[in-house]
Amino acid sequence: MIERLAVIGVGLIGGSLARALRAADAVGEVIGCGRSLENLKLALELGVIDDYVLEPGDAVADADMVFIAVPLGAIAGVFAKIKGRLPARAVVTDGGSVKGSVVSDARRVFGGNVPSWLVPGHPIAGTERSGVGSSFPDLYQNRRVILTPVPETDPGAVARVRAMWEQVGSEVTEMSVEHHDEVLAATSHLPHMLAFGLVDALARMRSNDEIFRYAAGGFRDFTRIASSSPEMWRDICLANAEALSGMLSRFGDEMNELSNTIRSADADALLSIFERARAARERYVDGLEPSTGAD
Ligand SMILES: NC(=O)C1=CN([C@@H]2O[C@H](COP(=O)(O)OP(=O)(O)OC[C@H]3O[C@@H](n4cnc5c(N)ncnc54)[C@H](O)[C@@H]3O)[C@@H](O)[C@H]2O)C=CC1
Ligand SMILES: O=C(O)C(=O)Cc1ccc(O)cc1
Repeated sequence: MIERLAVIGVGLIGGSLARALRAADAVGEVIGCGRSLENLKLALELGVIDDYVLEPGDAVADADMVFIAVPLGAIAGVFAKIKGRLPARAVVTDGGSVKGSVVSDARRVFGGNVPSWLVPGHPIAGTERSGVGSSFPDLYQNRRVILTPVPETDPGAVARVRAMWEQVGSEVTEMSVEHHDEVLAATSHLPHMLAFGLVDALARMRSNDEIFRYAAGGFRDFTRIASSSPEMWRDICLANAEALSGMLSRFGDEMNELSNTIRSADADALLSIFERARAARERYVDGLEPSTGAD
């Protein structure tokens, strides 16, 4: 049982965790903190939080669990503001989509070592929507959460964060920071780049949106994630630049190869690419338990 949870960034991810812990009766009091007063008032009205403060240092002052769910570019600033304000019993975790940047921000702000009470984490669950109004209590049910403890991390802190996610129905796995960022570059960050890139390229090919009038369901399915928050995705790209640019260049090679295969009318080669891809997707869909939700 968490007595007092501080959520820094009460949006889709932070708001959904607060709602889920409340629904599971696993939290006493929830204090919200953010940069938008309007959003915090909405969170209070919706019953997602019990109270709010505007300063992260004040939010964590009496908390036993702190969840940071702000865009990655804002994490270092939050660390700086909570520095020296945490009670001894508090554990801090985050929901950022890239873990290397969170760990290096922590090393920078806290003077070399990652504090033992910080457990870097990432729920592999979300939607293309933002803000507390889009949060919902079931978001983490049957979804994976990855924790990436570093050598300095206190195993007791990891256990408390693991227990929190399990209480909201998630399956928790642990991996290294580097492995997390490589894997997520491939399975999440690259697909988002393809969706943003496709919609942007098509939009720029025509001065009006005439081209979208003739798009079928596949286009809508494929591009849903291009409605995601531009600010959040800017920060993810900057934070995972190396792994993501590597993935994009490998994908570019694949597209060039496909283009050559089409140009040379190699029917057998096309069939074998599509058969291989369809079989891989079927294996993925069959194994979706727990999943990221999107099928
Ligand atoms: N949206 C998604 O599907 C997923 C997002 N994430 C990660 O979770 C984090 C939060 O994302 P969302 O909840 O989707 O975003 P969101 O936009 O819904 O919520 C972010 C909240 O942080 C607040 N905020 C921004 N800068 C701040 C600052 N400097 N200090 C305090 N509060 C600040 C905003 O006012 C907003 O309420 C990001 O790091 C993202 O990478 C992780 C998994 C899925
Ligand atoms: O909307 C979707 O399908 C997503 O993939 C959401 C998402 C976005 C960012 C993450 O780090 C994890 C999940």
